[in-house]
Amino acid sequence: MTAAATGPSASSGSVLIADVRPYGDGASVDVLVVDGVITEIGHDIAAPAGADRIEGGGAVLLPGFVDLHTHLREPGREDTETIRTGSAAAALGGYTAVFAMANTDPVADNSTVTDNVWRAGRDIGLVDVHPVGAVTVGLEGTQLAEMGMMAGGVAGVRMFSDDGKCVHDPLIMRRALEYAKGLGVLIAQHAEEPRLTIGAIAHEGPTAARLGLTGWPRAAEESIVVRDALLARDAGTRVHICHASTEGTVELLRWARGQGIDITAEVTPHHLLLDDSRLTTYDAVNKVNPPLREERDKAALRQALADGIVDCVATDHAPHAAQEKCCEFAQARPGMLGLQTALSIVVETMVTTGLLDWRGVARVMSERPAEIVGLPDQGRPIAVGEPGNLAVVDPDTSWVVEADRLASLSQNTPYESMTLPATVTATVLRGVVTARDQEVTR
Ligand SMILES: NC(=O)N[C@@H](CC(=O)O)C(=O)O
Ligand SMILES: [Zn+2]
Ligand SMILES: [Zn+2]
Repeated sequence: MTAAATGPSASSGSVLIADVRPYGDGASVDVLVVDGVITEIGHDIAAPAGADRIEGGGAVLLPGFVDLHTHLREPGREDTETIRTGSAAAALGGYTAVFAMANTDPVADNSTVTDNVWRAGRDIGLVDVHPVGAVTVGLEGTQLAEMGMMAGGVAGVRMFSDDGKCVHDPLIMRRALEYAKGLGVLIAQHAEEPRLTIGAIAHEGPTAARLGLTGWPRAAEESIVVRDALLARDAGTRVHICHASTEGTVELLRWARGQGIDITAEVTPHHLLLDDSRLTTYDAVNKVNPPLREERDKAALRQALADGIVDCVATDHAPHAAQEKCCEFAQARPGMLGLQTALSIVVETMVTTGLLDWRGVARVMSERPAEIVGLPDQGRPIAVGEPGNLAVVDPDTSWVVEADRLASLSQNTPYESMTLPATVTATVLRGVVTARDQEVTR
């Protein structure tokens, strides 16, 4: 196995996680991780000398979460997030692996950038940071980036995306899919037909019309989803859809799957919880791409996630500086924080509503994302012999979101002052405790 296949961080540790319920099922057990691997699950396990210890208190034990869509802003915008602060937010949110998007400055369109991001993540050691490579040079949509060089580098890049922008030229997208097939890597598409979103800042519908905001139609997303499904079909390869946001996208995914097309999709926590009724304040904290949609889109996305038509949850954690958010709605940057609130939003929208049980949460937050991108050591069963990448979740607590207490350098959370259910009380990466009681350990 390559270094990347076993995760960026070389270090592994030993920890006894006492009194937890794997997947929330049955009675409490103890789980022992030795040198990064689960060696024993049972009752009254004695911790070996030197092992760390976590008191679970009957909490739910899940495989560590995997985020296919994070913006860490380094290199280039270290005033808004760094690999260190973003890694801390990830660990505190229960994540053991994150995929850092390529829309940095400079763009991650070459192996110098992707390898540097990977090394920085490994040295920090709070979460496996997997850089996403750009599909096209400079995210400009005209010339394919050196995907092979990035895949072959120390980072072993396995996912490529121009996220922030759509690979809108169908011929470029077709070639990207063909190259990706040869390399065995994944293309993730930010589905937005740019001719349909010129000047668009809010979901096209009655709310935007009333507020005087230029609308972003559902068709801008859906036309690219269906086009790329057809391109993936013809290339005989897979395409992944970033931040699915409409009822129509759900229908198209269902149709494509029915045709045997290899297409996967993610949904963000904010598209599961929020809708465009939030825009009446004109507070740009609610501005995001794709925009917050309507009640029926939210309902369709929740059902699709429960049914597996939408595969997984991805945060699209998108930090922005105060001056980029506290300004006129049209001028503000799109995007919102997500890493530290994701689990709670999934509990609020999917678990308390009865749409998912804890096994389902493990599936959409950990197992499916790891499978989609082909990470061998994440999203694994909680069983002896498996890697000790784990999240401990207290389902019976609630907490109030306060932006200035989040680990991110930026504060653009739409959930400020909201009371959310469930807390991540500890996160374990290859047996090393990375977060405990809302603090990172390194
Ligand atoms: N989601 C957003 O609104 N913004 C993202 C880019 C993106 O995910 O499209 C960002 O980089 O800020
Ligand atoms: Zn995007
Ligand atoms: Zn994004």
